[in-house]
Formats: sequence, structure tokens, C-alpha cells
Amino acid sequence: MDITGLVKRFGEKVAVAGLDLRVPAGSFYGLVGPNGAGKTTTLSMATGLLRPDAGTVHIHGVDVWAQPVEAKKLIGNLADGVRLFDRLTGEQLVTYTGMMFGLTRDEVATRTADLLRIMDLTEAAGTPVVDYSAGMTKKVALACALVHAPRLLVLDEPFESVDPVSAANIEDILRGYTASGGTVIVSSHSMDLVQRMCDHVAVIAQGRLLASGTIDEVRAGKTLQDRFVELVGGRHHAEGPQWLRQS
Ligand SMILES: Nc1ncnc2c1ncn2[C@@H]1O[C@H](COP(=O)(O)OP(=O)(O)OP(=O)(O)O)[C@@H](O)[C@H]1O
Repeated sequence: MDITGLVKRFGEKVAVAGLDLRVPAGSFYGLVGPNGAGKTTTLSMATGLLRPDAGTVHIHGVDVWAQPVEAKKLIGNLADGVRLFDRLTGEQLVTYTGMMFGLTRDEVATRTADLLRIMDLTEAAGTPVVDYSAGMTKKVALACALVHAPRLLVLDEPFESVDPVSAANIEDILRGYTASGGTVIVSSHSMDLVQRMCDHVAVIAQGRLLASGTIDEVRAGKTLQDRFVELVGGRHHAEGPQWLRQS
């Protein structure tokens, strides 16, 4: 994926301020930055959900905004805060998503069963998604993102609320997926997770790129956590306000 000169303003607020980013095919790419850095806004523009004010995004040579139908076939997206058709059961939702991508009934049935099993959702397959826990909802959304076997997976905070066993299972699937040539972009606040799983990382703050490259290039001999704090700043060394102290 190639992002060039991406800009988004919300009124006076510049959320993304001319971002350039190259995500190599087959990489496991982490996108990190403090709250409000512009990660979700960038990923929404990169996946065709939010129109940029300026800039372009190409995925395997396809222009996301000029060729939206072709682009969407290439992308699997787990977006933050996007509403699902949650009156459907988990099984219906994954099936419906697969059919939207033009898969045959047989293909959809096999893939849905596989994905629900992988996500430990087989027992909950017949339950409406509205009754799922936060982690189950995340997992069914991830199943929907995978059902059409996209070439690029864009995951906004995929492990938030997901239990450790499910997270490890999902990690294995994602590793297998990149090993077979798929590309993953993942936004996360967990530096440990990014350092462990990703081979590349970009650090953004205030809509600008502060650093990007392989994990080793960016962390420059430190932990990613320490390097992140160094790049982004904003640590408070005070013990908190007086009124909060208990003795
Ligand atoms: N729809 C919107 N209307 C107005 N401002 C917005 C909107 N969406 C995002 N912003 C602003 O744009 C900036 C970037 O937000 P964004 O959600 O992209 O950050 P983020 O890096 O994903 O943050 P977090 O880690 O907290 O999820 C923030 O200042 C936010 O307040």
C-alpha cells in the first residue's frame, strides 16, 4: 500500500497533515501513535471509508478512491467503531458478508464454518451479534474482514477486549496469512504486541509521520516503548494532584 500526501481536516482541526507511507507487500505493519494522533482517520481514508481532502492511496497499484470496487475486493477491514448488522446471528453476518463479495454458497458455508471455529464462536453461531460481548463482537468483525481472503488486512485495534487465548489464536492466523504473502496493517497502543508481531512500524503524532521502517530501525537499540515515549513526548513526572493523595 502506498499512501501519498494524505490530508484530512475536521473544521479547524488538521487530523492528518500530509502523510506519506509505504507498506511493503507481505509485511506485518504496526501503526502507533498517541490518542488523537490520526491513526483511525488515516486507516479510514486508506480503506475507502472516509474521503481525503488531499492525497492518494494505492493498493497493489489500484487507486482506492478512483477504483473503489476493485480496491474493496483487495481489502479486509476491521474498523474501529463501525456498526455491524447486529440483529443477524454471527453465522448470518459472516455469510452475508461473504455473499456481498460474490462468493458461492458452498464457498461461503465452508469459510464461515472455518472462521467461526478459529474465532471460538461456533457455539455462539446462532446468537444475534447484538448479544455478543465486546471481544466476541471484535472476533466476528474480524471473521467478516477475512471471509473474502483479501490481499491486505487493515485492523484497527484488533486485540482490544479479546481474551488472551483468542488473541494468541488470531495471532497465529495472522502470521500464517503474512507468511503466505498477505499484508497486515495493525493499529495498536500495545508496544509489546507491535514489537512482537510486526516487522515494520510507523509512529505518528498530530497527523504527521515521526518515524517509520523496520522495527529494529525505528527502535534504534531501545525498546519500542522507550523509543515511542522519546519520539512522542508527553510523559508527566508528577505524582498526580494533591487532592488525590490518600496520606
Ligand atoms: N468525525 C470527526 N469530527 C471531528 N474531529 C474528528 C473526527 N474524527 C477524528 N477527529 C479528530 O481528529 C484527530 C485524530 O483522530 P483519530 O481518531 O484519527 O485518532 P487516533 O490516532 O485513532 O486516536 P486514538 O488512539 O485515541 O483512537 C483527533 O483530534 C480527533 O478529535
